[in-house]
Amino acid sequence: MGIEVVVEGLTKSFGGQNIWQDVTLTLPAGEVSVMLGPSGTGKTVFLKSLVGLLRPEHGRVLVDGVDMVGGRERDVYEVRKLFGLMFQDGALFGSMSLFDNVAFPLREHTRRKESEIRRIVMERMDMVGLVGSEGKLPGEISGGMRKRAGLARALVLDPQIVLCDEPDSGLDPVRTAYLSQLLIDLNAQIDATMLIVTHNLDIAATVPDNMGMLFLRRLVAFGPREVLLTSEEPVVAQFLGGRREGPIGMSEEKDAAALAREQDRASAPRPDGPRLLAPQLEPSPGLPPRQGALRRRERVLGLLDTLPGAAREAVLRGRTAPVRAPGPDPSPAPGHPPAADGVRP
Ligand SMILES: Nc1ncnc2c1ncn2[C@@H]1O[C@H](COP(=O)(O)OP(=O)(O)OP(=O)(O)O)[C@@H](O)[C@H]1O
Repeated sequence: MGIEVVVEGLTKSFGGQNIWQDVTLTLPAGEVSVMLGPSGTGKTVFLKSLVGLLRPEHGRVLVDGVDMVGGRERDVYEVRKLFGLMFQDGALFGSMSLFDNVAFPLREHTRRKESEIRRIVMERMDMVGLVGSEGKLPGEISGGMRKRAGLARALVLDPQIVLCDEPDSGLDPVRTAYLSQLLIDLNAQIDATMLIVTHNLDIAATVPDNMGMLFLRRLVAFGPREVLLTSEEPVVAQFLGGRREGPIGMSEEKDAAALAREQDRASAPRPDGPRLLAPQLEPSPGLPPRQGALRRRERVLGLLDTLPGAAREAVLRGRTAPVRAPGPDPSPAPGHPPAADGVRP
């Protein structure tokens, strides 16, 4: 089972530039979380801080009893092996075959025999649907295949925590829909704690158990998906609605005059009406139920009294109207509609 990641009061700056401050959240064990935020708000910096590749100046990141910020280098190095990292471009070595790319962490960090390495690599290639392409070079395959190869490589060391940085960047909507399903399927199979950084609203609406958002140097929100998806917080609602109206401007924050002009127009009816929750994806047929989703159900029911009214209703309703924002159907499994809450009965 994945392990939880506890972030407490994290603050990171580069020189005089503060990226974010006092970020506190917990990634629950084995659950899938998404971090949203406009470009440049420090999402990648956050991922790198979790794994100890960047060291924030304040706060702690506790993983398996080790503080990835202030812990001893040796301990941080050991705990880093619990992580699987998938970077935006797949970060593959261009001169190596997909097989060698995926095998790389095993050859680098373990003393396994080649026969064993082959078995593990082919298993992971199978999980991401790349069997048959293992001899190809990264330059010979599509962007979507490179992403999946990057994901296979992130999985070879049996990670308990998987961090994915914009796994959808550069993918068309159909490939993104397949990727969403793949992320849920992987979670069902390996029960790892997952954090996905994305701008993609379909992924945000259908994949995670929990969502967070960074904006203007702070964590605006983090919690169960129902909380953010029903949030009236202007920044969250604007971002999830994909609208120009709201506090987020082209270069991060709108000036006061622009906001005031918008508020004058605010009496006009909103084009998108009330927001309803899209159903969360469930694992493809034949896969086990997600243990993280089962644990989450208990956890969120325990939190019910602390949730805002709309989120509480959404949790209790469980099955909300299957209304989605315009876009492709994210479920690639024909004839197999997803459960509303991602949890099998
Ligand atoms: N090593 C570094 N040294 C100095 N500044 C950095 C470094 N890494 C990131 N930054 C700065 O931190 C800020 C946040 O960058 P980051 O890549 O985390 O944003 P992001 O939210 O992931 O953006 P996007 O959604 O566009 O990928 C940027 O202003 C960037 O220039």
